[in-house]
Amino acid sequence: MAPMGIRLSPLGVAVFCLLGLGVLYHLYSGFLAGRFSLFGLGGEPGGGAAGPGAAADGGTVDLREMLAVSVLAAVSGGDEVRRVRESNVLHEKSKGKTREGADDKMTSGDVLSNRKMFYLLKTAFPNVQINTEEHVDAADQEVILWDHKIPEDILKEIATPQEVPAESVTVWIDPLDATQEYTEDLRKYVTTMVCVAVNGKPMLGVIHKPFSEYTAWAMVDGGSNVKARTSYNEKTPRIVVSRSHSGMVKQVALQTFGNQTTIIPAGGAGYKVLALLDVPDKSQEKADLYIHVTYIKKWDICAGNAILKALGGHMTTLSGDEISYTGSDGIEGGLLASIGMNHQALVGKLPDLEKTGHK
Ligand SMILES: Nc1ncnc2c1ncn2[C@@H]1O[C@H](COP(=O)(O)O)[C@@H](OP(=O)(O)O)[C@H]1O
Ligand SMILES: [Mg+2]
Repeated sequence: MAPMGIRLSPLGVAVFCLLGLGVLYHLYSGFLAGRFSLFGLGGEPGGGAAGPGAAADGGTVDLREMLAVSVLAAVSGGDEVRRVRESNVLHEKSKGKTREGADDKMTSGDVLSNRKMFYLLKTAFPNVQINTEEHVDAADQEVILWDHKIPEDILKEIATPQEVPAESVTVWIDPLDATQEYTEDLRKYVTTMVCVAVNGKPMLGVIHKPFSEYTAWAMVDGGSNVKARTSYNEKTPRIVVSRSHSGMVKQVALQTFGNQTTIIPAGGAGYKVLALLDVPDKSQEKADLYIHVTYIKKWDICAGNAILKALGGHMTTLSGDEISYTGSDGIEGGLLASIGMNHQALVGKLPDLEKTGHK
């Protein structure tokens, strides 16, 4: 018997409890669905090494299909980059400072390209880890479907599917390389890039130039649509270096290769890798080596590393160490990129930056 003479019927209590549970379920199911859909799109949205990674039971992915989608993503991102530049409304901002005190810039071109590239890849390959340079706004999701067509030039070079476990894959997206130069309207330096690493090793890379609509791609042990030049000057190389994050690179280059060496300052890590290759684009300068001495991020260099490796070249730290494209998003040891040369001999010539204070 309840107080004040009110009798509680067991049936009434059961109905009341069921109703309460129903209300709770309704409230929480929406919340949980939201959380799970976010996980499906690569976990925590946002720049940097985003998300909890691929599910352990994510099955396999075909690298040839990943290459097709990567090319599509780089071209679609590039369309955004071009559209924003041509509108002249860049909404330029600083994300902060680099370690050396330069502005780390971002524009609408970076953000819109990032969104296109991320969602194209994430929708096609929901189980792989994707790291993008810019923040992805989860409230502004976009489902961009891939039509499952592999372009003829890829099919011609890579005859069979190349399956790997989804959990072994890390994708790196640079939605706009050479943002500094983009803001200065130096269009030739600008690229969009996608890289796919397997167990940390760069396997396929795409570098796209949106303003000349040129795209280079390559897959290690697969094929490519670009090749090395026939010869390189190893003795007095033309060296392409950063124009806006140079550090002491000129001193290092001249000290190593002598005063006869030509230094070519240029924007963008993608542009500088293309400078080492046989690229038909008229706006592209040519160089024999690419050296960088300051800190740099993996989305800036992974695609170039994969392409050079696929063509028999090398990209390592200045001490000759291979770069692993998992985990942290930056590398400390500088960069040396070469093709058609004895890379280890070049490493041997370079000074130890820690000792000489050239870092
Ligand atoms: N010291 C540094 N710290 C952070 N990012 C750097 C850097 N040096 C180069 N980068 C980034 O690497 C890319 C190529 O640099 P550079 O043109 O100077 O050679 C640029 O990428 P984004 O334009 O994608 O930001 C640039 O911001
Ligand atoms: Mg960028």
